[in-house]
Amino acid sequence: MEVFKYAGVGDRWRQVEHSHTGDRRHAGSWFVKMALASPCGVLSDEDECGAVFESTAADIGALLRSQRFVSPLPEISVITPAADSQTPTKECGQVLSSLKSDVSRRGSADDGSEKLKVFLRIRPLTEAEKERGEEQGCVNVQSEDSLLLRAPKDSRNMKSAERGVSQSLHKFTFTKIFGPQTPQQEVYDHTIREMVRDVLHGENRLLYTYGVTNSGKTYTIQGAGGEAGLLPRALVSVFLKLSGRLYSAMDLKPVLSQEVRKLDAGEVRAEEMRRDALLKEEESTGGHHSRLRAGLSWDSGISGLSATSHIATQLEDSDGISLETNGLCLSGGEDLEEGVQFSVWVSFYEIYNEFLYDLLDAPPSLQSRKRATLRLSDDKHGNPYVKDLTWIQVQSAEEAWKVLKVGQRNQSFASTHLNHNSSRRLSVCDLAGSERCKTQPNGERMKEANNINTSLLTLGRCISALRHNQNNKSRPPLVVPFRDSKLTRVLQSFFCGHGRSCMVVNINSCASTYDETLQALKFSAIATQLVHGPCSKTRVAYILSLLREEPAHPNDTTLLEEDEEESEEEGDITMFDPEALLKAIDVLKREVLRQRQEKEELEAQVREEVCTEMMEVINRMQDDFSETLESERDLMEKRCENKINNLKSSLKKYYSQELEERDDEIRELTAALKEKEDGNIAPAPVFPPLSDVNGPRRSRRLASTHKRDTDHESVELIQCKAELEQCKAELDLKQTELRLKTLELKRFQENLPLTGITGNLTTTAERKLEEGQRNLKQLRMELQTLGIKLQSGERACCRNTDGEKLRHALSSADSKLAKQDQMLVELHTSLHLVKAELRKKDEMLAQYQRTQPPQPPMAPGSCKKRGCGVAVAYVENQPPEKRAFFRSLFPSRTPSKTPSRQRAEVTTPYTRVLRTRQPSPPSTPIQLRVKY
Ligand SMILES: Nc1ncnc2c1ncn2[C@@H]1O[C@H](COP(=O)(O)OP(=O)(O)OP(=O)(O)O)[C@@H](O)[C@H]1O
Repeated sequence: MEVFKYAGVGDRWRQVEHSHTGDRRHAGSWFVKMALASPCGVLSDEDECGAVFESTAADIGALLRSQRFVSPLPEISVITPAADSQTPTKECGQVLSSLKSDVSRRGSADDGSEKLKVFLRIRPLTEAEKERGEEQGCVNVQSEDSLLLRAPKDSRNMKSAERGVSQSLHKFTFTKIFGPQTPQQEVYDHTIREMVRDVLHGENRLLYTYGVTNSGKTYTIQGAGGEAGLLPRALVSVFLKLSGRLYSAMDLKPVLSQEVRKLDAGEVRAEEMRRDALLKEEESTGGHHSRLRAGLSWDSGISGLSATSHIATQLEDSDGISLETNGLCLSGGEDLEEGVQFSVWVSFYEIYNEFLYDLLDAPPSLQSRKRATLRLSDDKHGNPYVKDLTWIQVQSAEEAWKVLKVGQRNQSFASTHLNHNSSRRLSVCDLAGSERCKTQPNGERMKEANNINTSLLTLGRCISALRHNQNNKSRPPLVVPFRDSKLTRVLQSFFCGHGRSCMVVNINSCASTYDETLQALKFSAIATQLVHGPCSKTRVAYILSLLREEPAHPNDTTLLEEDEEESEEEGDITMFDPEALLKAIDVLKREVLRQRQEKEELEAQVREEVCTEMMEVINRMQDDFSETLESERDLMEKRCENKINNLKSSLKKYYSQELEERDDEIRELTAALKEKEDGNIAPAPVFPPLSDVNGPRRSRRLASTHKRDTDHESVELIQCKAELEQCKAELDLKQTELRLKTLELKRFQENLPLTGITGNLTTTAERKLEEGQRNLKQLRMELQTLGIKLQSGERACCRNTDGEKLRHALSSADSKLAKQDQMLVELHTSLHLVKAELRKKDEMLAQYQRTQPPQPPMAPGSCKKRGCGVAVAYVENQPPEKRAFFRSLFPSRTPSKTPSRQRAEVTTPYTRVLRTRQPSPPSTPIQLRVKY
């Protein structure tokens, strides 16, 4: 049996208060645990199956949710707006009736799991509280399991309800509600009585109280004013039940979480000394107040006497707790396992500011030595236990109570472990009241209050997480934050299938603490939704179940038959002979293999499912990605097209504007130039007025800039014009010269036969051609120079002169020159051919002259005729275009000349050529400023 007190601020505060009034009482959190041990010292089959008191309440939250009332926390305890605003009573009645039916329906699940029991106890108001006007009807019991809270007018809840943030009416449903006048015995009967029985049958049970400070938690657990609470009643009940079954030796001690160790003689002696010292201490200090009064008989466990139906045992202590044992007799020990004895050990510890203190190992002087703290450890199964905790074996309820009193005197509260061979446990936890931090007078109290609230909050979070995991089994489970506080770690095993728990919610009906009470009830409403997990089977029970499930192995038949009589809970491993155990081992091995195979298959299946799902996800992602890519591409294309179009239109606009401007400029400049030329005066150029907003921008700009250079540019323009004229004249001259030369060449060709001396003629013609070529070359160079000058002149004139026209003229002159050049080359080639022909003819002539007798000299006419014939023949031998070429070379002016004159000229062709080679007029350097 284990009892601990979760110390709170309220305890200390009330201790001070009570010391003034002389009514010193304790409040806080108690945790009682029981363990049973068999005398053989071997673990029984139930050593892993603890006994826990669990609180269970009606599932109001789930019910409200099922009726689609609101969500999260409010849905648990807050009445819906509709119910609140319209006809509260009627609505509430409907809610209640549905809640009731649901509660009764859901009290125990089909799968054997049981809902957490949550009881509510309302303490009566004191006279002082009534005088203060605390009774405002805010707590209304509507039936034995439903409660209606009405927010008093000064409460925060009412204020927020007035703002429309929350509701002012709240309805809760519990497993059972104990009103202010409910006696302790009735509370005991409905709460812990069954639990004590379960503990003695090998279960773990936990009972804990929860509520605001000064709500009656300690009163419920411990009792006061002669009314024994649940704990002393449970103690008496246990010992009544175990009468005649107590194991008097002290050599079996609880260790770790649920184990039992056999002590040697020395250790037993030490344990005895410790217990004697504690009991002596209790007797020397307050023991005279704590006495046991037995009417007929009281089975202390030592005498081995059984309790009878006439027991009238009374336990009184300094708090005036008086315990009538009449209603505590469970039913005798017949239903307990035959031949099993029980050893009861108690321990008592306190959790204070997140530290654990052993209250049965108090320092000699509380003032002189700091109390040692205890550590929480886990056993190999992961169950937490308080390491190095003091355990005291007790043989009676009186001894147990004395031990608890010693612990209480060690300032706070404690826990008592009753150890049995099988380590079944009953735990009673008296939690500290939830505190309002702002009411705490100093820093130390504030720290305590914070720690208490943190622990209770963690408890709430654990319960919430457990509820979530139970309600959402398909989803990944939430981590239950048991390790976030010492309190929840201690309680952990009771929430994890190693037992059951029961919660008693204590409230008072004071209006001043209404808001805190509401919070406590909301918290309890979460707890009501918890379902106990199936109890974990004991090792032996598990083995037995396996053996029963093995019909395929005939060898196990004997074992199965043997076990048929035994229940799982009652199975004891020592009952089997070695042969049966070996068989069991074989069965277990097969079971291990089977489970391993099952798990492997499951893993493979899970992997396959995961792979399929992943592939689906990947495919979906791929499709999505392709779609996105496609749309992105379209978008980009559209954007690019738009950009290009924009660019095009802006370029078009820009260049058209630019062209317009230039045209305007040219027009303006031309007009200005013309004006200058006409007037030969240099007035200011006529630009459009600056004020003319319709005029081109560039013109306005130019007007402003050109105004400054007007005179200078006028001079330049005149010069430029003169130079251009000169260039034109020069070009004409050159062209004339070229024409003359061409003509001379023609004449020369025509006169060739007349010379009679072909060798000299060709040589002369060749020389003349070369000379003509040189002249043309020089002419071209001069023209090029002229063009360059013209270009620079145009540039200098800022494109405002007739440079364009000049350039065109020059380029056409260039092309003409190039054509003439080409013609000369062709002429040169023709001359070479003529020369070759003439040489041939000369040779033939010479040969003919050698063979023929000498003839009289030929008349000039005949000579001319022959020469003409040669010339014609030559022309006829040329390709058709060449004939055209020659026609162009010999212009039609020649026929106008008389043959005699031609002849006269032709007779001196060389001199004519020389005459035409007049030195070309020196090309004076021209300063042109042409701007392109
Ligand atoms: N059902 C009841 N009948 C009569 N008196 C009661 C009852 N419940 C509580 N009281 C009295 O109310 C006072 C406060 O109760 P108690 O000390 O148990 O509160 P608590 O919840 O334990 O406070 P804390 O959280 O501070 O420990 C005590 O004087 C107690 O005797």
